[in-house]
Amino acid sequence: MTNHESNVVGPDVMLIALAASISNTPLIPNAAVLGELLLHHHHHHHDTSKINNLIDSMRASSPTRTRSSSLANNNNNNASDNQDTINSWMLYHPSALNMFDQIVYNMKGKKIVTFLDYDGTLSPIVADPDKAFMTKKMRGTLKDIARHFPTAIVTGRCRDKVYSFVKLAELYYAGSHGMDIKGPTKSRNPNKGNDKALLCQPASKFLPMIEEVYKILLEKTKCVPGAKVENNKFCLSVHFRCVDEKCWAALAEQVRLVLNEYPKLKLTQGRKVLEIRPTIKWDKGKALQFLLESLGYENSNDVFPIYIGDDRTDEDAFKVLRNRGQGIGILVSRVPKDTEASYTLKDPVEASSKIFLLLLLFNFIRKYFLVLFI
Ligand SMILES: O=P(O)(O)OC[C@H]1O[C@H](O[C@H]2O[C@H](CO)[C@@H](O)[C@H](O)[C@H]2O)[C@H](O)[C@@H](O)[C@@H]1O
Repeated sequence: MTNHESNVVGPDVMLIALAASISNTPLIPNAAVLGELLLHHHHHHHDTSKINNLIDSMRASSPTRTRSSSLANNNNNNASDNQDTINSWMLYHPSALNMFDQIVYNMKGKKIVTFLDYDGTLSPIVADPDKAFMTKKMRGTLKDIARHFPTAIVTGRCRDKVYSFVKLAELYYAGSHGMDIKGPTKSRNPNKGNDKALLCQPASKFLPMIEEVYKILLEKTKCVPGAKVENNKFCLSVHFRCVDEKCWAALAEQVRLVLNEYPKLKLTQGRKVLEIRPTIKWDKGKALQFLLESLGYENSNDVFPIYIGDDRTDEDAFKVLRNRGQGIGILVSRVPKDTEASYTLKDPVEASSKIFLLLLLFNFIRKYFLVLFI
């Protein structure tokens, strides 16, 4: 609890005690009623501080705001401070493209497995979540990659929805922030078996609750122009990209109030989106671990997982790779962010397709010039 919160709680507690001590006095409400009123007052304060924290976090997680405000400033000092910050961040998280030699060196002799987030990584961020299409070029590159390495899409989206964008049956899909994992429905390699039977849904008992909250949120957010609630099956997204900043507080309040009634659900945040999910200990990192185990790499030193993502939720996966001391995490971002990823890429689509091409080249060299690598 923060000092701020404890300041709020203190006086309320004292007043409740006072109410109890005067309960026998006529002409004033009894202690139970007074206590109830004060508790309501306390909850209201508590809610207000929770909502304020949420609004602050919605503002802070808006990189375009940071960029545009620093540009609007048009102040040379600020611009050079900004550049210094970017440079020192890049020192710790260099571009994956510039570090390609080192990455290839570390991959030497290992089995590559690729994990890719969808929005902001394979497709550019757009205003309408239903129109976040992937380019044909990206689909072609993904297809090539999947031919050579096991490849998984790990996303906050509903698994079926992301499949309708990617349309490649030879991939693994981990939807709902990894809470809905399914193996390929088409073999990557006709000579090998596949993981058709693979299915993992650790949050299935939350399905009715998520459905219920989805309906409530649809209703409650109607009054906020531009707000959009997306049903991602085992989790929900409340989008505020198209909501005027003046209405963010109203939206945050609606969402917070609904969630107060559902303590088994938690609220996290992505890019201009509030994400509601079950409080189970499962995330994109757990999904990555599960998939590596399913592929037989549980205790293997032979594997080199590559995870590319742009969002806060991808940090759980970057952390797993760091802890395993295996493979690499690549963050797609143009602005400095706190990250566990080792490398960065600036551009969602083009840069990632470049790194894929380099991977393919690496695979080609490994196949035909094996001597150089082993
Ligand atoms: O894990 P991800 O694949 O990155 O999914 C996270 C959220 O992605 C989608 O929202 C984001 O992309 C939208 C389309 O570009 C954009 O309009 C929105 O502002 C972004 O937050 C998806 O719609 C959400 O459900 C996911 O939670």
